Amino acid sequence: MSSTHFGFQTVDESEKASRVRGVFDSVASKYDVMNDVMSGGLHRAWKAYTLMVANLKEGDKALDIAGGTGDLSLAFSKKVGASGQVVHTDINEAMLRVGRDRLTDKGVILPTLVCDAEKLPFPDNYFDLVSVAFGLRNMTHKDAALKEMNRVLRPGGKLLVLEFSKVAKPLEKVYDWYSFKILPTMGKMIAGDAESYRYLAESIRMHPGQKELKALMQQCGFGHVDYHNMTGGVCALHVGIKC
Ligand SMILES: C[S@@+](CC[C@H](N)C(=O)[O-])C[C@H]1O[C@@H](n2cnc3c(N)ncnc32)[C@H](O)[C@@H]1O
Repeated sequence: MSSTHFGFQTVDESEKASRVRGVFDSVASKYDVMNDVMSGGLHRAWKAYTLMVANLKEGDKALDIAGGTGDLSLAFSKKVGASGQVVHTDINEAMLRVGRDRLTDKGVILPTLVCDAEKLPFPDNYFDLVSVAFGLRNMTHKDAALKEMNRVLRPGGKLLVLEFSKVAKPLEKVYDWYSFKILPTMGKMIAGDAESYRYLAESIRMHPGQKELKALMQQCGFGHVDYHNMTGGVCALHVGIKC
């Protein structure tokens, strides 16, 4: 049996998805408020930049993978208009339900689908844009998921991977202190769950850095890959074009 990592722990591959599900079942109802508090609202700027790079037009078809509470789906839907299509997906029902309710409250109704990024239920060459924001890190087989994202994109289509990444050297100490001391405390106070936010900090350290992720995307079939660091590398946006 193969093993993988769940944060700093080594677990059997078959266990990881259910451990990740436990994290997002636990934090779903407080996910949005925690995002604002722990990033000081910065996640909104990272997503706004992602939307700008997406450069969606009326009539485009976009797939939001690991879409969770729906920030990107909502923003995409405003760009593609009534003639376009945005599909809001996630493996976790609790996260999707919060997202779907939020979007409905804003008068936006999208196809919302529970699905695993490693086995996408969509045809080949279909979407103009695929996004995955803060989701890839949690996937057991990142290569399988990236290959699926490549498959469902049309030739010339764009994959956007927004993810925590490797911070610049001068920020490392303060970032570690914030991640391992402050984040779990905030998680405990606001979401009643320190462990899930400890997992967040650990999973970020285990995720490939900017250059490694770029190489992985190239191995998974993306012809042109580039990345843009944000906030000193706390976060990076990788852009992959399907040949
Ligand atoms: C940190 S949340 C990100 C939510 C949203 N994209 C955002 O940026 O706010 C990560 C999401 O990845 C989802 N996820 C984890 N593994 C997945 C998989 N294999 N396929 C699809 N979604 C997955 C989780 O259920 C969770 O909702």
